[in-house]
Amino acid sequence: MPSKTPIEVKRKPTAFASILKARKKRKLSHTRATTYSTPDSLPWRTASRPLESGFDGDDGILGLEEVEGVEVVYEETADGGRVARFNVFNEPEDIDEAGIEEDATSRSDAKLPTQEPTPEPVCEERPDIPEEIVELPEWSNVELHPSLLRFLHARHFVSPTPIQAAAIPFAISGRDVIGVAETGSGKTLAYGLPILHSIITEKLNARKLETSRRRTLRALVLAPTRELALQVSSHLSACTNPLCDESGKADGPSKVSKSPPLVSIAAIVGGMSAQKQRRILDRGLDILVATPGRLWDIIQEDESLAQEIKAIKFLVLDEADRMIEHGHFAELDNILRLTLRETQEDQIDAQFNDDPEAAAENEDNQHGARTDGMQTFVFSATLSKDLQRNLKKRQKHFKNTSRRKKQEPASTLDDLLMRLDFRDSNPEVIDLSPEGGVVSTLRESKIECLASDKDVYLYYFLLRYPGRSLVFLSSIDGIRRLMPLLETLEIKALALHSQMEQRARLKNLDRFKTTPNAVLLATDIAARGLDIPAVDHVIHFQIPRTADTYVHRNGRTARAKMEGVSLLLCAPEERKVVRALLGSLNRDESSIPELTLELTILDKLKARVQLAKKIESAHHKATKENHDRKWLKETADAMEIELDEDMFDSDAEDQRTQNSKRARKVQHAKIVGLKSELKRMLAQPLLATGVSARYITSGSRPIVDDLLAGESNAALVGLKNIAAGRDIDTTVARKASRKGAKGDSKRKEAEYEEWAGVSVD
Ligand SMILES: Nc1ncnc2c1ncn2[C@@H]1O[C@H](COP(=O)(O)OP(=O)(O)OP(=O)(O)O)[C@@H](O)[C@H]1O
Repeated sequence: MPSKTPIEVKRKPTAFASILKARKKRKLSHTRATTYSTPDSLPWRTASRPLESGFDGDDGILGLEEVEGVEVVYEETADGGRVARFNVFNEPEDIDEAGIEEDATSRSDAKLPTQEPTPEPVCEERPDIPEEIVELPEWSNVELHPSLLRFLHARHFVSPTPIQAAAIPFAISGRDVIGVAETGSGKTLAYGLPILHSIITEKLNARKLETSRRRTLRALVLAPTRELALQVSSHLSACTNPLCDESGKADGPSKVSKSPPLVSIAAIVGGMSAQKQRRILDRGLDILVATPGRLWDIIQEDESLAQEIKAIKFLVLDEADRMIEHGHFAELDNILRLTLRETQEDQIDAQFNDDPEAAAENEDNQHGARTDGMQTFVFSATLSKDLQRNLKKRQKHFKNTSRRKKQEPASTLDDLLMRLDFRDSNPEVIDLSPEGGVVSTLRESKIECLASDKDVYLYYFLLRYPGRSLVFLSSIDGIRRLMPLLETLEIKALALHSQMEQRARLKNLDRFKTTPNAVLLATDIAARGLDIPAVDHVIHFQIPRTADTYVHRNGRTARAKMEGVSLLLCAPEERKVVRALLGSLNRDESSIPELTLELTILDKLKARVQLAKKIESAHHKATKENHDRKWLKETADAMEIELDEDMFDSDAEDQRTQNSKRARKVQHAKIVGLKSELKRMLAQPLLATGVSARYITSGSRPIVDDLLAGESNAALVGLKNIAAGRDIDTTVARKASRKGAKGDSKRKEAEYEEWAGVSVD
């Protein structure tokens, strides 16, 4: 258990000070307090916080909690030690009587261990529920609660995106929806708005009847990665507080409502305190966004959560196709089993089991009708057509609950989704995915190069096209190699991969979002769903393993109709895979045009990269030797192993130490020399062909005009600062059919022989 004391708690100091003042005034005695022996048993409750995602400014904290009116008393123990006891003054009416203005956050819906939970606030008390109806004519076909319309208005979402326009009416009318639409097309709100609409409407209508004081879980959203789950949670939270932007920041001072949210949403993900997450769950939520692994861990120890999930009204699988990768399959399967229910439809099905024709007829009659309360939404940018067709015509045997429950665990995505307990006999399948998986505002490009040259081309691209660049690698080792290399070349890059601590992951993501021209080196944990504003470039440094990953990686740029560029660095040995993955998108290699390169500059960059690599390998060697030496010593000490005789011979030991010191000095001097050489090199301007180093007005490429107009590239003299998209010659790209691919691949085979590469041995 963490050694948490009230002093460490992030809370409003004024509230505590007020309570102390009130306590003094009323002379409350300690006998009116409840005593707790551990900090964890204190009545923690959610604090009004600027942020729920942990992306921004809160160091990755999932949610802030506070505790009020706590006095720490130290008691002497028999053995002369001290233990802390916590006295909690739990008589809010006393404080009210004392004339202290009640902090709205203190009227939390927290389930206090010693108190009956307090009722949820009614809407009249809430300043963030709009009274005026905003005008959003483009949304008029979609029935949404005014508070949600106000959010859309505040965010300037003047019209629904196509998937929202298509999916929301079905979802609001109670249908199950399978939504497939391009990356960055607003799928989160396509399922989020109907859920929020339903919860808000239900709460406001039923508030007088509401007797239960603890929130009941209404919706469960499952997402494949922690970052995505946190993002979805903060995106949905922002909808219920239109005065906040998505990062949770207020749009002006003191505009954030201090009252508890009408809809309480939280993310439960791995890598963060499970204890804290359990506390959040204990208090009760309306919407739970979770990754399957952590959620299943908690469910196993928490039967009441399992029961709550059995009774949810909405189940969402966001990026379902990714969730089965990375070993989450079993957990997902287990969680989904909790949502299987004996429905009226099942009962009717069971009656028709012996008569398939009658069963089919019954199904037709039930078109679109739900027979119990849960709606299921499955959304992704990539769900195969086959799967969509199968989902629509699920086989009969999947629909019988008793048999489903006995089934072996699912083994494929199709299998898993086929088991989903759509209550709707005919879920609405909406497929708006673009042909070939390419978003209209995305410009794809490629560079065919030797694997050993990829560093140089990446370096070239980053210098040539400043902007926010997300570089995808398939391996963490690749990131670990590339990070210091880029740093040596004075390009500051950030990393994101699964072996990093969650806090560091969120921090880097946040820095990437807020720093102009930032470079993020990421594995495919960043490929899905992440909505990072204004990513200009996606670079596939290592090729994606599947077509879906290619589509989702590309989807981190060109979102919400913004422009974006993707670059595929393809080595000869990777072409087969690229061909196959494009083939599965019904495209061929020639559909991705080549990026036009400034070859003269490339040669100069090659020299820099080589030198940086030398420095890195010298560094690596020195660090490794150091590490090995330390390790040997520490291990021997720890294991109480007696090392070789001459290890104890002090003369020999001295000699060895002298030698290795000398070797280290030599190595260090070498590194210093190489570094200063690189520094000189980096200081030299990189001139494009035709640029005169002496006279900016002469040469075959005078650069004065560009300089005056502020249009020249800062790193590459003589080149304009243009968007990468302008160097992609789309006229040579053909969206060729598979037929055309054959002739084209022959041509490419011939070209293959000519690839000289740029590497220098
Ligand atoms: N109606 C709208 N008008 C304008 N922007 C919108 C609208 N709805 C959502 N957005 C914005 O579009 C961006 C992309 O939305 P979202 O992350 O939901 O996309 P997605 O389809 O889920 O993408 P992916 O497939 O990559 O997960 C977000 O920044 C979101 O705020």
